[in-house]
Amino acid sequence: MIRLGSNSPTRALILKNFGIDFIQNGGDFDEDSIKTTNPKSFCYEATKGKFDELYKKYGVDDMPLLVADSVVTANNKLLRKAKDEADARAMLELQSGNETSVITCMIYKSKEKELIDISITTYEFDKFDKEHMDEYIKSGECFGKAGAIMVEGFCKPYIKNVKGYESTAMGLCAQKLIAFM
Ligand SMILES: Nc1nc2c(ncn2[C@@H]2O[C@H](COP(=O)(O)OP(=O)(O)OP(=O)(O)O)[C@@H](O)[C@H]2O)c(=O)[nH]1
Repeated sequence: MIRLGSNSPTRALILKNFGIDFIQNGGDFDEDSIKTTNPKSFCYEATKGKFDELYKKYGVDDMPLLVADSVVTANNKLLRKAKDEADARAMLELQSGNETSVITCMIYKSKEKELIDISITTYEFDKFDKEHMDEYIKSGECFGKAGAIMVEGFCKPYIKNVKGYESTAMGLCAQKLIAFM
C-alpha cells in the first residue's frame, strides 16, 4: 500500500489500472510560487514542493509516499493547466499540427529507498478538427489537465507519432514506478 500524495483523479486511475494499492491524500502546494518558466525545472520544483509538504505531514513510516507533477511544452513554451476557455483554446491551437511533450516528474520515497524520475513523452499531432476542439473545450474535460490535453481522449485520433509511455503523458510513469518499487 502506498500514499498517493495527489488530488489528481487521473493519477489515481493510473495506479488502479496498474494494480498498485494506494490511499490518496492531496496537498496544497502553491505552484504559482515557482519562478522558473523552464518546463523541466518547473516540473521538478513543483514535485519537490509537493513532496516536502506531504513528507512533513505524513512521513513514510506507515507507507511509502508518491508525488508527481506534469507540465506540457510546445515551441519551448511552458503549458500548465488552462485557467479558462480562452487559455485552453490557445494551448490547444499551439499544439494542433505540432510536436508537444508531456514532462512528468515523480518522487517516490519509502523507508528503504527513494526514486526521483523525470520522464518525457513526445507526440506529433495532426491538426485538431475545429468543431471537435470546440466540443472538447465546451465539455470542460480540458480543465485540470496540463496543456489542456487528454492523450487517451480528445488527442487520440490526432496522434501521428509518439515517443514514450502514455502513463507518463497522463501524469505518472507507472512502468518505471513498478520496476522500482
Ligand atoms: N486524463 C488526463 N490527465 C492528464 C493528461 N495530461 C496531464 N494530465 C493531468 O494533468 C494534471 C497536471 O497537473 P498537476 O499539477 O501535475 O497535478 P494536479 O492535477 O494539480 O494534482 P496534484 O498531484 O495534487 O498536484 C494531473 O492531474 C495529470 O494527471 C492526459 O493526457 N490525460
